[in-house]
Amino acid sequence: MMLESCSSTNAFVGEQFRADPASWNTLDWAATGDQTSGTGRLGRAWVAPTGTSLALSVFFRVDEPGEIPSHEAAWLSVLCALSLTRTIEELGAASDAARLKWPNDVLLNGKKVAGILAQFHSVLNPREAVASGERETSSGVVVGIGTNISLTHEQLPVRTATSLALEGIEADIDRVCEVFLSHIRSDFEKLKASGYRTSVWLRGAVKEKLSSLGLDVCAELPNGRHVIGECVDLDPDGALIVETADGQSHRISAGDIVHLRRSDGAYA
Ligand SMILES: Nc1ncnc2c1ncn2[C@@H]1O[C@H](COP(=O)(O)OP(=O)(O)OP(=O)(O)O)[C@@H](O)[C@H]1O
Ligand SMILES: O=C(O)CCCC[C@@H]1SC[C@@H]2NC(=O)N[C@@H]21
Repeated sequence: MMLESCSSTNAFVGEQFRADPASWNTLDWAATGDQTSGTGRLGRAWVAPTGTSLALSVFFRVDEPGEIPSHEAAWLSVLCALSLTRTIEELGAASDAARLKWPNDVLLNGKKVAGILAQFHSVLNPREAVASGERETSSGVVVGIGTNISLTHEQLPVRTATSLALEGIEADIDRVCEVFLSHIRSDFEKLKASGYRTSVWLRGAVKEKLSSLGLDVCAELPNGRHVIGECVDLDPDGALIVETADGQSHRISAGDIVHLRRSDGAYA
């Protein structure tokens, strides 16, 4: 559903799911062009003036028959990022102008055009429902995507960000939403048809769009450590493999990363 205004579409969907878990199905969504208190990764704020960006949250049920298992759920934000790159291409970007910046951003011409935040929810079902055969808990993942649509340089919070308009792509909020939803529906369907085996096509499709593969990167970890080396692969669990100069391979999982940059400081 498209909302007039909302504090955070991720919080909205999460709250609605927690209040009535049975009423939320995979690929249900909420969006707005006026998000007043958006959140980003690691508790950062996500900001955009009214009417300049699309805040969209898509819901996925997990761990139920026919639904994605929770051990594969980390791929959902990558799947949405992939669908967004396809969306941006359909809206007119040159092929390969839109790239995935692991683990959760989409870059357009090397600048951040969208950020993605996935949140996991698990709720206990009412006792009466469990007595009549319902599962004890219902779980789901909310993937929130903030896409900068018409922000100007002055409106963008950082110089490393951009908007579709600044890159020459004219599309309104409803159109971006509609095109994205059609891509995520078909991309999710492919993942589902593969039995949620991400190795069948998703990992390969993501690797093709990944901005950091083959680059020298600097990964900042929560303990302040830095891993500096060449980004050589995306492993079957979706972690990045960085090879340091001493020939050692380091596995960096999405939950661990504070910043991932190129060794020269630019976006990787
Ligand atoms: N509309 C927006 N577009 C881009 N970034 C935004 C926007 N609103 C808030 N931000 C925030 O601005 C900051 C961008 O900073 P920066 O690019 O340094 O970090 P990042 O996107 O987390 O990338 P990295 O993890 O590589 O540092 C992030 O905290 C991001 O969440
Ligand atoms: O780059 C990041 O740190 C992730 C930003 C995620 C922002 C989106 S906008 C829609 C959804 N609602 C939120 O409050 N956050 C996400």
